[in-house]
Amino acid sequence: MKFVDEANLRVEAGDGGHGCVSFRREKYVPFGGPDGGDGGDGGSVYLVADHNLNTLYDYRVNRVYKAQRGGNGAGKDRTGAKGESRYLRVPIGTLCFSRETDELIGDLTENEQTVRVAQGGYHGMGNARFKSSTNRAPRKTTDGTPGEIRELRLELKLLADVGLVGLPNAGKSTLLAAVSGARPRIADYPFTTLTPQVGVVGVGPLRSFTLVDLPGLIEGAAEGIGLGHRFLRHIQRTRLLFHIVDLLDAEGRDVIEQIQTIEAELEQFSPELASRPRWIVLNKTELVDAEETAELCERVRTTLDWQGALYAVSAIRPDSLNRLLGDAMDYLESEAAERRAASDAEDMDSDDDHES
Ligand SMILES: Nc1nc2c(ncn2[C@@H]2O[C@H](COP(=O)(O)OP(=O)(O)OP(=O)(O)O)[C@@H](O)[C@H]2O)c(=O)[nH]1
Repeated sequence: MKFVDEANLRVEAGDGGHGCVSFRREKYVPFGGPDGGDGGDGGSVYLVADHNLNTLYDYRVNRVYKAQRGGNGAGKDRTGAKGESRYLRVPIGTLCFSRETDELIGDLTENEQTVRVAQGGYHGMGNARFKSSTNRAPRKTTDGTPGEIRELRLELKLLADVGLVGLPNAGKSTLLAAVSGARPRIADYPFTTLTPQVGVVGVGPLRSFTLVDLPGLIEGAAEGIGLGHRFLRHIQRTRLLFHIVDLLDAEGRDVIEQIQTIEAELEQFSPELASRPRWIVLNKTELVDAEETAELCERVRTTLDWQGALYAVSAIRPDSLNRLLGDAMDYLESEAAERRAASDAEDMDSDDDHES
């Protein structure tokens, strides 16, 4: 199905059902009391995150989603039926905004997380409710309130632990396919990846992380040239980037020049993204001898003053990827532990504030 990462839609919750005017009619009881029942509540509209989805395509096709109205009350104290709510399933990583105010209504980051986006109307009351010692035959009822109607914008920002960036043809799809169950299209011409792909990388028993591959970035991508810029948002929520570099670029670009191109694109798109932890991964090492690879690594370190992590791999030789993946897993686990410790410390600080 087509990858769609933005959609506008309208959601309409159901109105509440009205209260009913009715009086008891029984044989031999001339003045039966009021027995008009309440209406039912209107159904609400919810978004539900679903890990089996990866596109907002459906919301481009269908743009209006309504929940059911509550039933009206009836005689003999019968309450109207509740309107059925509507549950709209969206991929994990979907953000929901109001189109009227731009307010963020929900950020669905976990499977089955549910956010109400339009509240159903409240039921009206039947005349049986208004009986009192002074008025034994009230004709008063109330109407149900209208269901909420909202114009929404959905934006999908895929959630993955690690993002792959690099020039077209660097070998990102090959790497993703080699380490995960994802089956991206691979070919030796640029831009075979047209949409982001997410794969799960298993590192030993019970340890795994997710990896997202974007279409290749080219110079000017951050300004809207080529395809890459449209997809940069999908690495905004990753925790670590692998910058994949082709050792033997088909266009004859030097490794340093290739790295600088991507670094400049990231910086221009978002300084925040450019400051994200980033590991340089030189790919296709089996095409050159070990000495040449070592020399290239040295040049990256000295020419670019690169202090960060640097790997040399061959995406078509899975064994060569083990160290990279193991290190990434360790990094993600310790970063998560640090984050937990920091947020625990913050919680304790705020508890102290309460006590003082
Ligand atoms: N020899 C060799 N070829 C590789 C290696 N990794 C990828 N390739 C080849 O390089 C070409 C491009 O690989 P892809 O994985 O499609 O590159 P990509 O970075 O995903 O490219 P885009 O989809 O354009 O972003 C393909 O012909 C791959 O077979 C490698 O480690 N060694």
